[in-house]
Amino acid sequence: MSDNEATLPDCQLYLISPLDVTGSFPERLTRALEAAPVAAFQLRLKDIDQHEIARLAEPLQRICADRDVAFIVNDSISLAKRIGADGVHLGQGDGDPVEARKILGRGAQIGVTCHDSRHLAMEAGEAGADYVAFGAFFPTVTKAVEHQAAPDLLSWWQSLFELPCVAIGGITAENCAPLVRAGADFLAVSGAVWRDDEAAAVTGLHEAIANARLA
Ligand SMILES: Cc1ncc(COP(=O)(O)OP(=O)(O)O)c(N)n1
Ligand SMILES: Cc1ncsc1CCOP(=O)(O)O
Ligand SMILES: [Mg+2]
Repeated sequence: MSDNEATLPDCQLYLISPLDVTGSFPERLTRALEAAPVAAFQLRLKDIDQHEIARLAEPLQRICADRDVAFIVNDSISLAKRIGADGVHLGQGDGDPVEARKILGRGAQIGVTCHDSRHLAMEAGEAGADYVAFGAFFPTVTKAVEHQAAPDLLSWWQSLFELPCVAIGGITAENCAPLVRAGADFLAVSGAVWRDDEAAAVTGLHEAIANARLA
């Protein structure tokens, strides 16, 4: 193990779904999860009613459970509760982490979007979040973003707090090294995985993380 590797936290992959998970998506998810270790998968659908999301979630949740991958629902505490998800990801307008804890229980993974804000992250930590998410680190077409984060935010967080931090926004195998070296516990990735061959992308990200930790 190199000196860098010894001081850096483990850095794991957190996949975010595309907005369309119909058709062959379950097979694509299976390929992605079998290509290299993935810690978590977030179902991120927009403008679809809850019954339909619950229906779409079912096969994906099973694929994740069979592979010990945490299944996280985006935006909705009630949907996470309804389908028995492993957790929920809450943006600043999506609900209160304290309320989420009451409803989902102690074992649930609750994540909170903190943009580029140290204040929001400390507030999320105090509210009992299981991870804080910073971003966007790079340009992205997946979401219209108003906040840009820099790697020193991750190193600052890592130097002060035990709570895991997630980096998100335009992350690829080519650009992830500074985030890994700054101490991201998780890299949350969508476009770079689903825009082409998902298995090759997951393998590439996994290798890039390992190489960054060695450098
Ligand atoms: C891991 C992770 N981090 C940030 C986000 C963004 O959440 P939010 O700000 O609520 O935006 P939407 O994803 O809901 O458009 C996320 N989903 N996951
Ligand atoms: C949901 C979200 N929140 C901040 S950036 C982002 C998009 C992440 O997707 P990608 O990896 O395609 O940039
Ligand atoms: Mg949201």
